[in-house]
Amino acid sequence: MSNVLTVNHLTKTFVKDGKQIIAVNDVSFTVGEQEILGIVGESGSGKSTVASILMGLESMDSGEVLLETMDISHVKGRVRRNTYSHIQMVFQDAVGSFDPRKTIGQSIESAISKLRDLSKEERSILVIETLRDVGLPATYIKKYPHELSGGECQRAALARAIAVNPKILICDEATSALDVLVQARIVDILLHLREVHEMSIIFITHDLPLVSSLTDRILIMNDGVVVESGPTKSVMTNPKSEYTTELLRSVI
Ligand SMILES: Nc1ncnc2c1ncn2[C@@H]1O[C@H](COP(=O)(O)OP(=O)(O)OP(=O)(O)O)[C@@H](O)[C@H]1O
Repeated sequence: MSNVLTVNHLTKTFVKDGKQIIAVNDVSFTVGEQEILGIVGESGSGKSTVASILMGLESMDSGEVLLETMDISHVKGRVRRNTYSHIQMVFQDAVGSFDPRKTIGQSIESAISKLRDLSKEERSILVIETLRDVGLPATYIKKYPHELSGGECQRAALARAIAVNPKILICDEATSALDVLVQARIVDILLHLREVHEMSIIFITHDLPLVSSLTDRILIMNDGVVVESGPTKSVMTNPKSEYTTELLRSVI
């Protein structure tokens, strides 16, 4: 399996109230084709900072990010924006990620028109297809974000992300605000999307039981450092680090 993403020795420091915080400390990992990687850790462990760097929303102090073989560590401007057709992200606050003045259909269409060279008709068809892929009926193109439930809105955000046909989808606490049944539905949708769109997924969460049902491999982070990584089953059943053992004990 070749790697879609390679992250080498990523480090990021912030200064907060005059104090230095090493949010991400020498983090390395890879994501293979159609692989689902879970990044797990408590609040403040550096998960979202890793995601922000991958999306180009934060700069890194040092390290390297390769998208397949392309080094995107320091690209900016138009070249960086072009990478959005390869890496997409969905956040916890799905409603807030939509423009409230646009319908769901308009928002998805606008994401497609920025990143794919398709005719208006092709875009319209794609909007309906992607909504169907996430289990929403075509009638939702006319709805506004506030008219959707939290779970439906997260599905619409997934539709918008996959409509640009990314190689990698980053889900940052994307299911954290949803109840358990809706979370399970989103997990099913992600597994379906991985197959249909041949995507790799980075699933960021503090919810250890949830990753076990979804991911192939996990990375456990604590205080900016990767304390353990490996196939999900072996990390869950035979953790090597004391921190992972504690984390597992806390959810039993
Ligand atoms: N823009 C920023 N300025 C200053 N400090 C920051 C900034 N962003 C993150 N941090 C700090 O970096 C550390 C890692 O934060 P990060 O948000 O990456 O953790 P996280 O694991 O994603 O947490 P959560 O699950 O709560 O989102 C924290 O101590 C946080 O306060």
